[in-house]
Amino acid sequence: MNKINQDLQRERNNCSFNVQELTTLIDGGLEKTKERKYRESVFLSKKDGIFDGVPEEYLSHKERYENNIRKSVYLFGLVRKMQGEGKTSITNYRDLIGGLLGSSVLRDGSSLGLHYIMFMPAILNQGNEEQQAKWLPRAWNCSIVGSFAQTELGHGTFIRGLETTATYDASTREFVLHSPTLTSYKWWPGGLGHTANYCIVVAQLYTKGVCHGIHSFIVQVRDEETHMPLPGIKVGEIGAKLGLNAVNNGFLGFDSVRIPRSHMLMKHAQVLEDGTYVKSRNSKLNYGAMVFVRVVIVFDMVNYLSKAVTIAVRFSAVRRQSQLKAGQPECQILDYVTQQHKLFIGIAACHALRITADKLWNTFNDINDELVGGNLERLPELHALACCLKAVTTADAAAYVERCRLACGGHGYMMSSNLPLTYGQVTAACTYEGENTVLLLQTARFLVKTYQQKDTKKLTPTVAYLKTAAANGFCDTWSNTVEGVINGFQLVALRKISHCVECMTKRVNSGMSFEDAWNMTSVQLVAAAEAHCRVIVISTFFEEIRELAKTASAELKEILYQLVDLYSVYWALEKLSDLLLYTPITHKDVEQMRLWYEETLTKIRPNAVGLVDAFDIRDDILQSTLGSYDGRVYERLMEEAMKSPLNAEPVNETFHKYLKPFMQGKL
Ligand SMILES: CCCCCCCCCCCCCC(=O)SCCNC(=O)CCNC(=O)[C@H](O)C(C)(C)COP(=O)(O)OP(=O)(O)OC[C@H]1O[C@@H](n2cnc3c(N)ncnc32)[C@H](O)[C@@H]1OP(=O)(O)O
Ligand SMILES: Cc1cc2nc3c(=O)[nH]c(=O)nc-3n(C[C@H](O)[C@H](O)[C@H](O)COP(=O)(O)OP(=O)(O)OC[C@H]3O[C@@H](n4cnc5c(N)ncnc54)[C@H](O)[C@@H]3O)c2cc1C
Repeated sequence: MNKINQDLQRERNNCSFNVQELTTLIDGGLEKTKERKYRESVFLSKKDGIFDGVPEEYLSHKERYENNIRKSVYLFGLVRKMQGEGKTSITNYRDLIGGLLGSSVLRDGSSLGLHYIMFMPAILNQGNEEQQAKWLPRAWNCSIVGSFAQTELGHGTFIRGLETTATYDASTREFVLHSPTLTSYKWWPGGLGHTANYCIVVAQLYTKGVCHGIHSFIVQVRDEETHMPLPGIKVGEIGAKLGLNAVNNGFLGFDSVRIPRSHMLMKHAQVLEDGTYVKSRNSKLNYGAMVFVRVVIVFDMVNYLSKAVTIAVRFSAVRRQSQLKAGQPECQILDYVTQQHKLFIGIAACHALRITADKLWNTFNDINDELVGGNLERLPELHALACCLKAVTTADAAAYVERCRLACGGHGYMMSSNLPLTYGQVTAACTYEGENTVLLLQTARFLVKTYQQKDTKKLTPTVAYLKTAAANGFCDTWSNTVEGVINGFQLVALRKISHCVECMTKRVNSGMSFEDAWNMTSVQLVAAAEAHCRVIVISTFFEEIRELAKTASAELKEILYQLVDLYSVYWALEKLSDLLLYTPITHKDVEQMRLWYEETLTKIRPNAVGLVDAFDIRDDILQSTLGSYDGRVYERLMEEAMKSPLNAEPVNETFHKYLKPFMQGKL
């Protein structure tokens, strides 16, 4: 074990609470901590298998893919072994695939990820029993590898506009898949380029000359033995991207490719042998896999963010720069309140978002059970909730990760800090699985409908506040407390929604179509959906911490409440203009709120390192020169620099070839 940096050690000595107690709370109990550590030890035991001598960033695009396949096969081989031993519950599985592998070990993603995250969930969600029995065992043990091909060159968001066709031919009992235009080529599916041999294809279903909208089909794209593309299939990789460069996102076109009738996923809608179409109970049931992934993404973002704040906080404790007071030694940059402002919200957000994600996960499972039983009543609520939480979590995580990077100054710009790659992973999530603005507009649609029905219908739990906040006397004086902030945000969300409805009504009454009125009002609608989401996150965080605090030690309880305070007051200050517009907050309240914020930062400061230590992220998962447990920042930066292939020789050949002749005026 390396010697621990003295500043870091002092921070740890001064921490006021038991770090292990918080780790256990984060994991959800001692048993869970043990399970996590067991998973990590299994996956990280054979280091030679997954860590590189030369850092991945020095490899070519092709080498990077090949290296990732090598590592993925090793890691997913371990997953398969665990499945065999029955050591993977659905939650374990989520933490394993998304958390440990997705956001931790495989820093640049994996081209096998989609197989687990979308291919199998889509079959589970949309395949009937027979289809599940046929495909899932092969998929589980990876004897086939799948992708999820929905997005096309021309359409990602508007899936009703997809152009790929699947036309039923009753004479052969087959579907004919075809890409009629360039824009109908599938574009983006993870692992589709050179890894997957099967994929779920989303296409417009035609039978008996009628289009029935988009449906999902299992399509073999490559030969199982030779891996060559099958006849009529044009498949390849889409090229280099901002991040996730190992994911092997692909393109795919069909030239009248025939697949058996049984390859249409038929849990919800069916095509009978004679071509008769049997409708689903609700066409949106086909979108179930997307809802599942949106929920998983929220957890994933918390993992990325926990890594980023761990790196930036430890670095800020080690880094000394400038003097706070003349004549004194240079101070730890963590002592600057501006630095605390950059970083502590990220720590608080990890807790707030993880707790909200847990709740969303439970809601997803409850509502899914109801769906299986034929009750579709809460599907719109689940969709609205998953949309806004996915959008707000990914956007916040991307902003906080970038703040962490900036908070590390120049060193944060180094690939070896792992902050650039982390940002690349997180910002992608703002777009994939539903572009964030579009998702917030989906939530807004639900909120507007709910608002219009609030006096005639019983409201579901997540929107019940739209009624209570509308009552006379609600929040008629401001209170600088967490409850006060929650009430304030409820009022903001309610008033924003009601204002949107008023604006749209006026516009429609003055002759505008509803669609144009919606579009004209959409900036406000997005803001209303975000405000609703803030209500959900802050109130869930507060309520759950109140519960958790009941069994926590006094020291931990104190720090948990500080985090809730910080999260609430930070967001209240961020959204001050809304509060000033829609609540009775006064100038004086705002001044006091600023003091409250600054005092909370000061209270958290001595425990900052303890708080990130409690995330308990191993060095070999952090993979950062700046964030390791021992704080050997400068030594590691130098050690990593020495791994640059350019440093393998003292003089590069280009000196003699180009530079010298150029310097001597000969070129
Ligand atoms: C090791 C590796 C680990 C990897 C870790 C993880 C990495 C993850 C990797 C991930 C890689 C990324 C992988 C990928 O990226 S896969 C591709 C993902 N693509 C998308 O997410 C596309 C986004 N677009 C859509 O979802 C839909 O088209 C939207 C929603 C925009 C509109 O749709 P549409 O135009 O059809 O509908 P409408 O607007 O007419 O609305 C009609 C009604 O339907 C309701 N409605 C709509 N949707 C749903 C729903 N879902 N459940 C229940 N209800 C729903 C809606 O509220 C409305 O209700 P009402 O108002 O009429 O009552
Ligand atoms: C890293 C990555 C991995 C991906 N993996 C997969 C995969 O495995 N499988 C797959 O099928 N797809 C995948 N995708 C595709 C992804 O799901 C789409 O990119 C995403 O749904 C957004 O669609 P789009 O690209 O068409 O954006 P667009 O919809 O064209 O968005 C462009 C702009 O238009 C705006 N806009 C569009 N529609 C509206 C509207 N109705 N109202 C207001 N504004 C609107 C958006 O807000 C945005 O600002 C992946 C994408 C990325 C980046």
